[in-house]
Amino acid sequence: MGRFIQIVEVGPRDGLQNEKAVLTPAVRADFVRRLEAAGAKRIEAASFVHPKYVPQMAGAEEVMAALPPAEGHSRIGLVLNGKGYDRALGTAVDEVNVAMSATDGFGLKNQGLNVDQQVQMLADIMAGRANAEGAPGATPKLTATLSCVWGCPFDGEVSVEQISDLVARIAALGVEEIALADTIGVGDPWSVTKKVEAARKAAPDATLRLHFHDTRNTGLANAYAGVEAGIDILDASAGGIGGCPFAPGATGNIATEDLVYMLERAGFSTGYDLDKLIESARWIGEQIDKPRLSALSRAGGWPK
Ligand SMILES: CC(C)(COP(=O)([O-])OP(=O)([O-])OC[C@H]1O[C@@H](n2cnc3c(N)ncnc32)[C@H](O)[C@@H]1OP(=O)([O-])[O-])[C@@H](O)C(=O)NCCC(=O)NCCSC(=O)C[C@@](C)(O)CC(=O)[O-]
Repeated sequence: MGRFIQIVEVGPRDGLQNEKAVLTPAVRADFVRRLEAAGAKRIEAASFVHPKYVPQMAGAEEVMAALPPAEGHSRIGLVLNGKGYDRALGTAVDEVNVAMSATDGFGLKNQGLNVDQQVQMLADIMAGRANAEGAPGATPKLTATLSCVWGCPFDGEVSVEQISDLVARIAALGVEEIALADTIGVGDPWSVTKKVEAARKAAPDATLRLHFHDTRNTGLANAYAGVEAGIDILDASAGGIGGCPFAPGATGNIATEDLVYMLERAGFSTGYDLDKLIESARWIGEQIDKPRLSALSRAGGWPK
């Protein structure tokens, strides 16, 4: 078996948060179960944000209640502030993912916090976890995702130094896994290599994960560069759906099925069943009235 690349499925969260169609918690939980049947082991299942800002993610607690804990499966809740973190802890989430921004511009638009305020928010969460350590269920795994690593829709270019500095600050708070996100899909494979190397130097003990939006058709090439740079964990979204309502012009994530196809064809292993995954991607496309979104949903897998 080739090198294992873990794919964190973000379709039920990033995928659906920017869609016109607002799906019920029951349908979103069904999507999670279908993806798990296709091989997904880590899934961003819910987002504990304010339903006034993102109605597509309303009822995060109901999504989680419809997903009883399952051995070998990790359901992730996205949080953007302390209140979201507390809400997530009230459910059966296996992990929380704290969203942060590399820039003040996006941070303020997305969560009402500039970079320093976000670091303080994360520090408060980490301090609360340290106090709760040992209490059952009080400290699910915590990761952080840093948005706008390759550019910001409000502040423009983001330098390698900005990323090194922030990654070091996040890691110093004790976060063990940090995702670097290309929120608006402006990265290129060479800058992926540079920023991954810089982040690794800044936080040598942290695990790095990558999250690419495919707005300018560089998503899979960026994923390739990440894997070549030694990254073993990538986010992706079934059907390539996704985008952030607070990042103008951002489109979907790289499609999980396109990524699985590319990796498995090259000899890596991902743990997914490609046919079932394509089926799930086509299914979610029908739910949001956008059938056959990704290249693989249109072409099918390996010709039979
Ligand atoms: C972050 C907040 C909630 C701050 O929202 P806020 O309005 O600044 O919060 P506040 O602290 O001023 O509180 C105002 C009211 O909201 C309530 N409140 C406060 N927090 C919560 C909460 N968590 N859930 C439910 N209610 C909440 C709070 O209790 C209060 O209620 P009141 O006292 O007036 O009745 C808001 O700005 C928000 O919901 N933003 C949504 C942003 C979002 O979902 N963005 C997309 C996800 S991030 C992303 O897509 C990027 C990523 C991760 O994919 C990676 C990438 O590609 O870059």
